[in-house]
Amino acid sequence: MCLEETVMGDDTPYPFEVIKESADYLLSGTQHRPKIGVICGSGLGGLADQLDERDVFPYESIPNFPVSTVAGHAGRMVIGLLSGVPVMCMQGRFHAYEGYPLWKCAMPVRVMKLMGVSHIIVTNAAGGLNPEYKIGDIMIIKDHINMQGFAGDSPLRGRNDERFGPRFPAMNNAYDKNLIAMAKKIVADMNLTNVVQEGVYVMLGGPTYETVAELNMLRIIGVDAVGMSTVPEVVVARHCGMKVFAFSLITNQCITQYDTDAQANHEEVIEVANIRKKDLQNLARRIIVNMSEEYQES
Ligand SMILES: O=P(O)(O)O[C@@H]1C[C@H](O)[C@@H](CO)O1
Ligand code: HPA
Repeated sequence: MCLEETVMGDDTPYPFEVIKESADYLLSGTQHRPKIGVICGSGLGGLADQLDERDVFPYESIPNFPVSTVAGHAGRMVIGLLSGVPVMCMQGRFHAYEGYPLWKCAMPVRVMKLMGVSHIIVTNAAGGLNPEYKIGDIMIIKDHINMQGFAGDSPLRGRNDERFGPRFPAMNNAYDKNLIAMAKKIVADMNLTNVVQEGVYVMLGGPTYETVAELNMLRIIGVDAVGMSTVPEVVVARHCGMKVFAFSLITNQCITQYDTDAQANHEEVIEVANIRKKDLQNLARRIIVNMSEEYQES
């Protein structure tokens, strides 16, 4: 194996210099200097279309970037202004089931970091496992269960580069308490309290949806919503010191009984995301404006 394959192979996260090349490319292509990054989940990329004065970078044009392969993930980085606040939005993300190692799924977070991003909003579509959740609810993520971590995989696996963060990052308080409190005030102000929940997210590898037995097990260990993303991005964001706010759109009810012919499916996920997108975009916009006030004060 040649040196390049050793350095750039799927076993090893990209070195600092490779991430910097992607960051420098984006910085040279835009006047904006965002401190807030957004990762848009399945069907939730419409927020990026709302940015003013936007610069759009298809993933295949960005050096060292993976490409999106899933319906509902456009596959472009959009940088611009939202209510006057500079933001960079990933309109589409990378999932482990597409064949990417966890570090590659989360690699854009490091690119954001080297571009100056200090706050990140991570969104996803998820199945509601908490029996009180309804389709269309928004779950503010207060914690996660890192299933891949249990099995010895992590986006931080491999040699640690201290320029990104420490070897052993803490993961309690991964989801910033002040940002959650701020979001709850906005939710109340928008009269959305009855559709907003706060709970625990689990990432599974997918692409299969879960069996009844798996879902019943996950409920017992404290899971409220089930998805196939987000955790690697949050782990990498916390490793490099970003403040994280995350939410799930509950697009389907997890099926925890055997006596039904209903089945989870991606079409329903996209459809529900489509129906709820206006509220989600308004919520994200207001959170972003408040976040920008926070980083200006700090
Ligand atoms: O990118 P997210 O986590 O929003 O996408 C969810 C998980 C799977 O990719 C897909 C399943 O329908 O939606
Ligand atoms: N399970 C896993 N991932 C999902 C689901 C689900 O029910 N809904 C949307 N993404």
